[in-house]
Amino acid sequence: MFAEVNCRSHYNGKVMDTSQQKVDVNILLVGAENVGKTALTVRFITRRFIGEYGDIDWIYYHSDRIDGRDISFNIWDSIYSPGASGRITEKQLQWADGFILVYSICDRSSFNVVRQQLQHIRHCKSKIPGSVPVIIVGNKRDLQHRRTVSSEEGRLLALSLGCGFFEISAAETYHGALLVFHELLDLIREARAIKKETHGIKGIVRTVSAVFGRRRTE
Ligand SMILES: Nc1nc2c(ncn2[C@@H]2O[C@H](COP(=O)(O)OP(=O)(O)OP(=O)(O)O)[C@@H](O)[C@H]2O)c(=O)[nH]1
Repeated sequence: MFAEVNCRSHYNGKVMDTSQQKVDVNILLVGAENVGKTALTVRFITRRFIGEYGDIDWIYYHSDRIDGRDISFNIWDSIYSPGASGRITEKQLQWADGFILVYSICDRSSFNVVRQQLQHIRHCKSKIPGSVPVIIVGNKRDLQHRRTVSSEEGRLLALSLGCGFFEISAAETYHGALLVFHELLDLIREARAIKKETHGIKGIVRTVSAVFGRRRTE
């Protein structure tokens, strides 16, 4: 699933730095109905806002070259089903490297859904060491006159749980969508680096204790 290998290998007789290999990221978009999950995804991939989107569960694939590296985005645009935890499934939790939680700034109940889904993700992922890459998005910023969730509330929620936060309008600009996905990519890469470091340290500890353990019994 993840093609990043930080070592050197031989290719055509030359040493190739494999840290330049393709990076694959699985991103799950969740949130209540009609908040603009598909609009955000389509905006990021095509730079366009179409207006009306079907409500289907779909994984979009998008490749890009960012900072000299090929990045493959696999974006799961999920359908919301009401219930405790917003019904994020075990399969989705296992699949995702990072999460985008979307609410509409003019729909308070959608903000509450994000709060619930965030708690569910944190609870399920707490068994896995390292932080969980999450971005909270307040969408429909163009509809200021209908706002029911303040920017501060969104920012505070994100801050209290260590997530990224953006208020955007998928309808009006491409830039906001770009920032959301690129920030999440950075968080995912940071989380992977931390995980790799932790595994490295654990490996050293295991080796040292194996050597000393053996000596003690000799
Ligand atoms: N004004 C405004 N409307 C938006 C924005 N983003 C999406 N919409 C509209 O909101 C409606 C729902 O957008 P979708 O992208 O289908 O929302 P969704 O969250 O994927 O909805 P479900 O598929 O039902 O889960 C559509 O009519 C969009 O045109 C935005 O930034 N501003």
